[in-house]
Amino acid sequence: MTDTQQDHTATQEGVCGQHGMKVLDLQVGGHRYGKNGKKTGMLDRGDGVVLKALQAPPRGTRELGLYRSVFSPSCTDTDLLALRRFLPVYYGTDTVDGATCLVMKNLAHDFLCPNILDLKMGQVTYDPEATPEKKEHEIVKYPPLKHLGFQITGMMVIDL
Ligand SMILES: Nc1ncnc2c1ncn2[C@@H]1O[C@H](COP(=O)(O)OP(=O)(O)OP(=O)(O)O)[C@@H](O)[C@H]1O
Ligand SMILES: O=P(O)(O)O[C@@H]1[C@H](O)[C@H](O)[C@@H](OP(=O)(O)O)[C@H](OP(=O)(O)O)[C@H]1O
Repeated sequence: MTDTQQDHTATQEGVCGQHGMKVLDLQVGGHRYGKNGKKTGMLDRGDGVVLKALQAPPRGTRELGLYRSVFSPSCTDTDLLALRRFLPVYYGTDTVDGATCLVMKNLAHDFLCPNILDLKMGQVTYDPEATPEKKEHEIVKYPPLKHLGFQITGMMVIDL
């Protein structure tokens, strides 16, 4: 996969022409593709691969930069190499409906009943350059974060 692939289309109903792209249904948190008309969030290619439509800069570009660095064949940074096994395998980028997407392994694909946790690590959940409104929005959402250092944003447990 390269960084310049053909343009696919997807809708919230799950249409994507010949590629069968759908909005990821097993998503427990984060940006939902198509919500409020926005093209950010997770798409399911249906073959064990998901696409994450990037957020606007700087957040999306920063995330893309991290995946590119960690999975670069020429990466020699020991910290990044150590991180590699904790991230979904990154295959490159693709374009869906004009939005740049990370292409990566669907971590739930090999499981019949996956239990999924979405956890934010750290004492703040906003960027240094976030607006005062964004900072306030995030702080009031879960004040104990400042002391706990983590926040559960969503989870799914299947009780068999
Ligand atoms: N590689 C993956 N395989 C399977 N599911 C995934 C994968 N990446 C993300 N998800 C699902 O999508 C959700 C959102 O992912 P993620 O937290 O990366 O998105 P986000 O929109 O950046 O969220 P936030 O803005 O809260 O950080 C996760 O909670 C998980 O359910
Ligand atoms: O769960 P909610 O209440 O919908 O709140 C959203 C959630 O906290 C997302 O994680 C966050 O994205 P980031 O983690 O990328 O900041 C998003 O910020 P945004 O609206 O600024 O994108 C919030 O709106």
